[in-house]
Amino acid sequence: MPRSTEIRQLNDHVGEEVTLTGWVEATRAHGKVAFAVVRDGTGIAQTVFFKKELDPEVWERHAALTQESTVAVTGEVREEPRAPGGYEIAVRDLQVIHTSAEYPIQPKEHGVDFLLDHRHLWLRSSQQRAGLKVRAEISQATHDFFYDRGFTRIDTPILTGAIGEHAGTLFETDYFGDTAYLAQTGQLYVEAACPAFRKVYCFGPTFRAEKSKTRRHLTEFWMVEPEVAFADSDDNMRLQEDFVTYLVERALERCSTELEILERDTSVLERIKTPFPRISYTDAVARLQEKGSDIEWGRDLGAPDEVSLTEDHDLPLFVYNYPKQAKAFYMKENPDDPRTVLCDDLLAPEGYGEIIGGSQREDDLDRLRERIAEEKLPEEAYDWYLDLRKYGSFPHSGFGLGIERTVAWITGRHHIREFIPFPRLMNRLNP
Ligand SMILES: NC(=O)C[C@H]([NH3+])C(=O)NS(=O)(=O)OC[C@H]1O[C@@H](n2cnc3c(N)ncnc32)[C@H](O)[C@@H]1O
Ligand SMILES: [Mg+2]
Repeated sequence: MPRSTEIRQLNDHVGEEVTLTGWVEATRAHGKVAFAVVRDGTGIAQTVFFKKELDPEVWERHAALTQESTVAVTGEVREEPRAPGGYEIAVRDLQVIHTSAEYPIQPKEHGVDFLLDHRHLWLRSSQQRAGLKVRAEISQATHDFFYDRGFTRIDTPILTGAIGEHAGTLFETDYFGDTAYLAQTGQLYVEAACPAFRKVYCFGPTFRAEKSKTRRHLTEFWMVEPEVAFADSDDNMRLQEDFVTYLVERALERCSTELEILERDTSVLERIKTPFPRISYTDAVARLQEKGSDIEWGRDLGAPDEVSLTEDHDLPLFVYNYPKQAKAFYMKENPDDPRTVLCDDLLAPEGYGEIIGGSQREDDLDRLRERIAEEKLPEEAYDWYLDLRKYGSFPHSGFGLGIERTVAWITGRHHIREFIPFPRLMNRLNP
């Protein structure tokens, strides 16, 4: 293969002859001048062909180019303010590596099911590339945030025998004649890591067999789950707002090009500063009722409730201390109101709703055992988890941030399926 220069580095090679290798996005010709837009995975570049300067066969090769053909284009880098990135290549040679078959995704409107059926190709389009670059940056920022603050990364199991969240949304699989579940959360395992490392986090795929077709639900999504020993619910909310603010700042700092391609109004993001407003669940219900909702105390908040609560806010909103019956077994009872638990959801503004669920954990052995029994969970599957309350129990809290929901909010896009490379939905398992 010829040594090629990456498009992202063209500004270092003005006046030099370089070779680009990549895919043809579009071609056009006007008389004796022709163009090809080439994508190499690090950017796009305009290449220009001057008929009078080229071997006739090079000119002919250009004329035969099809969308997504792979090429090696050699020529001089010239500054051209009208070209993408401000540079173009004045072509001397064009080698065709592969002539693409007729490409199904044409520069026109396609339905979302067609695009999802062709997700393995749709990835190549500029807005999908931009969205996944933001996801990649947010993922890297996540590791940087926790590493810089002394957290230890713990890789928690995907195959498990313990029900982490809701018994009704498990994916089961046969495990040598036994039953295993795809992890709904890494939480129980990062709790076990706290006495070893004090503050830890896991970051990986989690699975929910939720029969939800909303724009906020995937059956496989990536979640970041920090856990901190000797931190209470208030500490937990402070860590959440520091983390979310860090992610937003990182996107603004390093993804400006991508946010522009996604047509994001970044002024909204520039206003995201701590502290975030907080409202108790009880006060939230009262506010919703004032707004005309028929919600009754005790019911979990649905998406419309979350939208209604956040429509008056530019900042993410904490709703804290939900009713015990609306939340998971592991959450610590609120000593000031035993009907509620010490937890929070963080609701993103602009109608995006819940991006984080977090709580302080029940650290009393007998109380946790009672909650497992009340939820009719198989106690034997939690023997090891109960051990954490037998051998040096400790107050601790943590949370789960959904990456796809967070990136959808940061980019201002509608559906979270665009922010995972190959989305898994209720009715989609391929490609
Ligand atoms: N370590 C913890 O305390 C986390 C805790 N065990 C947990 O899983 N909480 S959560 O169910 O609210 O999910 C947390 C977040 O995970 C995201 N989430 C949760 N479910 C989904 C689905 N189905 N699709 C996409 N994203 C989802 C969403 O942002 C939620 O706020
Ligand atoms: Mg939740």
